[in-house]
Amino acid sequence: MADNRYKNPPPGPSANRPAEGRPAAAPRANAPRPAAEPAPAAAPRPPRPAATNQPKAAKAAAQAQAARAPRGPRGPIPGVAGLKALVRDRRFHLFIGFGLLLGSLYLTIAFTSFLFTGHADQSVVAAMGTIPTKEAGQESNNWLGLLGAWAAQLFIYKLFGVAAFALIPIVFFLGYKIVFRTATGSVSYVLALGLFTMAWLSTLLGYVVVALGAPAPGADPALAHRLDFLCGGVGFETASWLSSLIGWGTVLLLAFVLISFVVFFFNITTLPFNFGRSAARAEADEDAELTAEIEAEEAAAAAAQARPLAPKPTPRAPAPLAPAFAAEETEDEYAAAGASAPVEYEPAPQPSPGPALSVAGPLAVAGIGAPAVALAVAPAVATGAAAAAAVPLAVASGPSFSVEMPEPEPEVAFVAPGAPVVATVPTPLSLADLADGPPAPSPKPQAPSTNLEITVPSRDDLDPNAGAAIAAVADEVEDADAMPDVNYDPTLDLSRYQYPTLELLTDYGVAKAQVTQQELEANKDRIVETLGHYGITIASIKATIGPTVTLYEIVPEAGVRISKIKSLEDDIALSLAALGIRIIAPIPGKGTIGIEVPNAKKEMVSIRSVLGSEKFARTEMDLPIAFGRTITNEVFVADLAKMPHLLMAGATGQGKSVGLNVILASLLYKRHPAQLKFVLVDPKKVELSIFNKIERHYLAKLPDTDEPIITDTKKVVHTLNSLCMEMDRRYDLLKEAGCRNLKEYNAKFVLRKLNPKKGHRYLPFIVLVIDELADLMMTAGKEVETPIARLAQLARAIGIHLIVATQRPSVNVITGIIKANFPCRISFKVTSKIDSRTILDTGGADQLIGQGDMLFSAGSDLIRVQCAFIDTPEVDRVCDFISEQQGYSDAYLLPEVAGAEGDDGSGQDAGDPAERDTMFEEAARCIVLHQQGSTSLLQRKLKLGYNRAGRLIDQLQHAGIVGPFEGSKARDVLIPDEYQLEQLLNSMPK
Ligand SMILES: Nc1ncnc2c1ncn2[C@@H]1O[C@H](COP(=O)(O)OP(=O)(O)OP(=O)(O)O)[C@@H](O)[C@H]1O
Repeated sequence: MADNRYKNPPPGPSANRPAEGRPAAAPRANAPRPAAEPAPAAAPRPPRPAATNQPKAAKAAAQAQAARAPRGPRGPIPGVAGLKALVRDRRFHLFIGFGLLLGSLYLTIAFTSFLFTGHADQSVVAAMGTIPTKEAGQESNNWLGLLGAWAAQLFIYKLFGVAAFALIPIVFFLGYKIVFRTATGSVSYVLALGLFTMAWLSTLLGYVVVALGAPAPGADPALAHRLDFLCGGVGFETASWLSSLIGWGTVLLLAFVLISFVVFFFNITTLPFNFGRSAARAEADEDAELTAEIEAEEAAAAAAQARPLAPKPTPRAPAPLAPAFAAEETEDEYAAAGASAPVEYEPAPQPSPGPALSVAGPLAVAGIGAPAVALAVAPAVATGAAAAAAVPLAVASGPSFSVEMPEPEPEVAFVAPGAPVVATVPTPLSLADLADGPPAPSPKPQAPSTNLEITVPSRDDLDPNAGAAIAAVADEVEDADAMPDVNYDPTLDLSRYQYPTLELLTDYGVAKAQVTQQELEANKDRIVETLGHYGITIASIKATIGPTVTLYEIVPEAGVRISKIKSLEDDIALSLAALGIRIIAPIPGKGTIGIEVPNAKKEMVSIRSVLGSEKFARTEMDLPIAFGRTITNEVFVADLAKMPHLLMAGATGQGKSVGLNVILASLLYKRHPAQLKFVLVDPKKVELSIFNKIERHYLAKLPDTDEPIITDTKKVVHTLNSLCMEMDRRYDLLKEAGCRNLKEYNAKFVLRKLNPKKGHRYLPFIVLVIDELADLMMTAGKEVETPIARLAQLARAIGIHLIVATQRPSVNVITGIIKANFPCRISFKVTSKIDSRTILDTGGADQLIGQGDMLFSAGSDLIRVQCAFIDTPEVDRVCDFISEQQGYSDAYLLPEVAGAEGDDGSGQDAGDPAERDTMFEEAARCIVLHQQGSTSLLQRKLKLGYNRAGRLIDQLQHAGIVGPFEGSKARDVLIPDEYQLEQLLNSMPK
């Protein structure tokens, strides 16, 4: 019977097979990990000295010194210590490593030989121990003698069958890794793959053998018997058991096990095929997947909150637009037209997120190749606080070392003596990896972990007794809230986000010069003639053709007064029979006089041509806006972050709304949703509603509001106040981080030098767009003017930028205080010179010809630009493209302001006892105790979210515990001590 093949061996050469199924105790294979002996279970952390004001490094040095003091001269350490020294000895590693390499060769030969000689050697192996070894050896047929026969029989015949060949690469890999200290390949991965292969394959083959010998028609027990070496004892017994249990279901089970292993081991989440999935079904599946992903991300975020030292996933480069030049012909045509060549966008490749890292904490590596010491810090306690006990676990001797680690995987730091910790490298770290020496440094060296810097004074500290130094490192780690040095990537939440492509924009063909030679000549003659009438003679004249106007640059003869030419503006316009003549006398920096004459046939500047320009694609600006083309046909790009706010005016129908869409589109093409948020205010209700779709990607709104685009005046007031709060909080954060502006702050946050536990977060730019200020000023007056002015004054450094448009640039709309804070202004055509002066402080905007013809003023410069044209369907397509991708679960939420939910705007809620936060009293005590009225203090101390802490501060203000908002300063605390606070709290209505 096949079932009891191993219990009752058939007579014949194989009759000497051991009577029982398996040998009692198979000798253990060579231990591949020399350092994997049981770790000292709970090596106590050396007592820490009482906290002092000493700097950390000095503390570390002192502790190290203290640790060194009692030690005597170095000498052989008896017993366990001696054994440990041996285990850490590189020579011992080489000994083991080469042993394993040769062992793998030995097994290869022995196993191969077994395929030919195994049957004959069975009796010899069985007789081992009963007959003299020499005699048995002479009998053995294996190419590697009696030992070869025994090893092959053990692994192939008794254990795994031919699947035992999978053992060879494992042994080889371990040997290779130990000898060459290679960082490639994880031991646990190779072990898992090898062991699975052996178990699974032997079971499968076992099933084949069982099936061949089964009592069924056509079954051949003799054949089964001849093939039984294929599956080995393990495979045979397992398959026999399964076969009796589930019959041929064994095959299905094995297939299922294989699929499961492949899915988990190779982390497969998508299938290469998609059989007949309907589009609706596919969409539903994707939705489900996205939901699951979002949930997983949220869970991960929650976990990260609970355990701040946990490493972040692999860094990913930010995904800027990668330009790829369009076909050469197009480039040439552009060159001919004097324009910049267009570039095609390819969304930058979005690497798929790597497998989750398994290391339990920060790992710092230094001194690779130099004498190094391994410092192990036990895992952070469950609360997530880094109250880790430092465990002196290892000593380095020479450039190599091994360490013994307690389970679970500890947080590890490697430092070189005399050198600071230079980097942290999160690596899936296993005991076996550590046994192979320090992990290789990260291929991309990350920013030095300055918070972790510590100097180990000398080699003496490389002793197990150097616990003090290790404790100091642990302190550093804890105090600095050191994090793994993978940079934070704000875009990781939407890592698959694709930037909109140029294909979404209409291609109006390549720009062509519309002005004919005759037109140029005729205009030139008329200019010369007109000036001649007034006795002005010209030395030379030159024309530059722009998209809307042509600039004639005149060099007058010596002695002609410039003011005279300027005063002839209207006369020249009359003689040229053209509207929109503008005289620039002189052209700044050129010493010539410019006369801009509108072209008879105007050229439309498509948004596609400007966003596709090389200048825009390559710009390094923070918030680049490609407005259009200048008079010299150059693409005009300006940085909103530098402006830092923009005032736009223009009579109705002159191109303001198109201009706003161009601004928004430019930013959408350049910034990731994680980096930029818009607050859109649209009193006209229809102009910006098209951007509703990108709510979950790019819009910011007040909590508990449905519509992200604000159309209601009261909501506008709340939103502006909320932005002021956001500004206040950002200033608090910047102050705490010691940064002067948003860029520095975010850079620090990305380098993980700021602790999210202390309220720090990545701060996206916020761009507030108000489409019609006149309307708001009429209905809300000061209520909007004050916060706009405050934001304009202060928000520059913290990344809040304002774009305010109005069609009535009168002084009661653009008041002095607003104007003073908007140095950057744009004017489309306005109806009067006065309006032009109001907006630009000079005339000229009244001379524009409309349809996107605009003047851009930044301080003293005035640049004439033909604004690019973007049509509503184009904006629609761009928004659709964005909204169809995975977004955040909600819009970016601005801080809640008192009275924002109720529409009265009176702020009554803050004082309503029923509405008072349950943590009100606790927050009040915290503020009074620390005498610091800041939101971030509450966030940190009470572990509150951003919005809740803000709400609490408002309630505290209402209760008279803290003073009013004071810009970048923390609020005053009005209650001097806890006693008075308790009295106040008792007297408050409950
Ligand atoms: N840059 C441009 N290039 C070509 N045509 C333009 C451009 N900008 C605007 N136009 C034309 O002018 C028309 C009006 O533009 P737009 O709607 O932007 O004006 P507006 O100033 O916002 O007017 P309103 O204040 O009444 O909303 C557009 O429909 C378009 O035909």
